Amino acid sequence: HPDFSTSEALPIIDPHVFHKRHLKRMRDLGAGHFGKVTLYLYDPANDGTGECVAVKSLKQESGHVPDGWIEEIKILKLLDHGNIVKYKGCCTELGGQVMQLIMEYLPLGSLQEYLPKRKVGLPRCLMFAQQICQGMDYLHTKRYVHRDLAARNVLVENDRLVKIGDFGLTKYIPEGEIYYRVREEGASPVYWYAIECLKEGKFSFSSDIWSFGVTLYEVLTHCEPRRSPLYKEMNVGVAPMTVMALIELLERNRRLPCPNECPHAVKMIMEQCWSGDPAKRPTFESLTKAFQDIGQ
Ligand SMILES: C=Cc1cc(F)c(CN2CC[C@](CC#N)(n3cc(C(N)=O)c(NC(=O)OC)n3)[C@H](F)C2)cc1O
Repeated sequence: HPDFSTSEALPIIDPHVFHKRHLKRMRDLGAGHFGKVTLYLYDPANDGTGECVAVKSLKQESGHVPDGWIEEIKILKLLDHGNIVKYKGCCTELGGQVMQLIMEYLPLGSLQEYLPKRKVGLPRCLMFAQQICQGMDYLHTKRYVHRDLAARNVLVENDRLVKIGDFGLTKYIPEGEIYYRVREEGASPVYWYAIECLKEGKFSFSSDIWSFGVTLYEVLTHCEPRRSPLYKEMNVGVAPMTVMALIELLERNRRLPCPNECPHAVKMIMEQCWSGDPAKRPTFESLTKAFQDIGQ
């Protein structure tokens, strides 16, 4: 047993506080509109035995910390679920002017990087889909709308476990309200947006369901351009479809085509997720059960 009789106080180490001087930058993992995510080695012993962490930092033009940023840190801090990336802490500097969000590092990266490289069969694709539903159902029970659910934001822990990895656009929906309304968006992921998001900027639990339908389509096509009109359309060099053209297609009930070897039950799920009427879309709770039944 440690000897507590000594007079000097033992250093109380708060595991959620990371000191900038021990963070050694390795490489960038991704970039968003407002900042980037970088891989760091947190190495307080300065001998390379530290742990890898993923650090999200904002472009600090104005020097003040935007409210939305504090909100994202608060959200990740309170979420605790097996299918959601773990919060590890935050790192402040310049007297709190700069705040960095520190998360666990999943070296296998997102489904968008993982799936094209590995032959993941249909049963495992459906298991990943169910895990995304479980994580999202948990998020919705906390009354958060994700607003950016896509394969690029789902991380792979191992070949049997995925986690929702980024909450950059997540918003709280107060009790009694249904929508989070936005006017102007930055570069929006329009192909993942429900029709009411494109037309009226109305985000809800139901619009996350639409985005899940597109994410499910990505998983079933292994995020491969040659297997997916979605990825062909998004290919670099091809100007993305205008919002008006996309609305036009969606209003004529055009949808992404059913991927090859997609079971009928899964095709039905995708069609329900893409219902023009948000009230007709399933919930993540019902989808979790549906995938359980399919997987039996
Ligand atoms: C400031 C806003 C902002 C900045 C951004 F860069 C992005 C985009 N970013 C999201 C985080 C990301 C994908 C996910 N999920 N990722 C996390 C890990 C991890 N925790 O290990 C990881 N691992 C990895 O790639 O291992 C090889 N990738 C990837 F960085 C893209 C979104 C944003 O809102």
